[in-house]
Amino acid sequence: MDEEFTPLDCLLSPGSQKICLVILNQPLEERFFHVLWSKAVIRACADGGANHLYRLMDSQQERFLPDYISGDFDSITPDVKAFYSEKNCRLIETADQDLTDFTKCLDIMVEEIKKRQVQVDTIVILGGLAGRFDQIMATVETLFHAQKMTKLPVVVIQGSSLALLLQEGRQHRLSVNTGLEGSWCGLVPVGGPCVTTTSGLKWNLDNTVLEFGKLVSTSNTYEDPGDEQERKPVTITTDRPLLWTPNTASCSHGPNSFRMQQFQPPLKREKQGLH
Ligand SMILES: Cc1ncc(C[n+]2csc(CCOP(=O)(O)OP(=O)(O)O)c2C)c(N)n1
Ligand SMILES: O=c1ccn([C@@H]2O[C@H](COP(=O)(O)O)[C@@H](O)[C@H]2O)c(=O)[nH]1
Repeated sequence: MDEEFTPLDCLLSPGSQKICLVILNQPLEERFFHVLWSKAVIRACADGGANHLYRLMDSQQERFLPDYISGDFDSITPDVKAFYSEKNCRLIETADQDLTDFTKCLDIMVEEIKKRQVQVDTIVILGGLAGRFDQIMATVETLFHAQKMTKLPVVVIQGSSLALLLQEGRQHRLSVNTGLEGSWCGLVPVGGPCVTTTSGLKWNLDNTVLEFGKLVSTSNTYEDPGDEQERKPVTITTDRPLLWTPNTASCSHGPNSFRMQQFQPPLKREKQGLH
């Protein structure tokens, strides 16, 4: 049995994983941003991702400078590009039009991790799971490239969705009791049929073939969906890469809920009298 991995640990403050962060060209939400940014040892934007970082930071852009911005630069606006260039952020032009800016940005990130010899547990991607459907599919395709680039897990997060491509040929043991997991999860055989065995789910699989047009495990849930802190790990064995997609709990408990306080940046917390 392989080591246990907690996909949502990256969203915990402090959590136990060391992460690197890539921001894609999708609306950035404050909800998870500050926890991820403050933990990340290397931070990058793929092209128009820089526009979203700039916009979210409002008047505090100087405090949130990415290590590099890469892409074909058809989306970053001239003023945003000029701002980060003046602040000495590296701008790396990757003109290749056969690979997405995400794939190229991830490739640079993997090289950067090696070059700096930093210890990293997870590469976290913000964006990529909403907006244009061709881009969503491209996000999933990048996860296949990622498996050739690095052994590190690449976790994509946007809104209440998360995507992690599980490698073939080993048993995965996923911890799902951070309290941030929502109720739902799915196993999607994105690259072709997957012979799959699971435990810890309501609808488990026993050497079952998952395949488009045959059976795909969506709207699945955990064995004991009620008690989120007590959930047993989910184990998954697959003979081909298989997409694990749990949803994250929404923050629908109001602005003063424990969860919302955890994710608010310090300034907002102070304004609200929260400590
Ligand atoms: C068969 C094929 N189809 C489509 C393309 C075009 N293409 C694939 S990846 C890519 C770059 C996309 O860049 P990205 O910045 O990630 O997305 P954008 O928002 O610019 O569409 C392009 C143009 C191609 N090179 N080959
Ligand atoms: O609708 C979209 C558009 C883009 N992305 C992701 O962001 C990067 C960078 O995009 P640019 O348009 O080049 O700025 C792109 O490679 C996609 O991964 C997206 O997810 N959805």
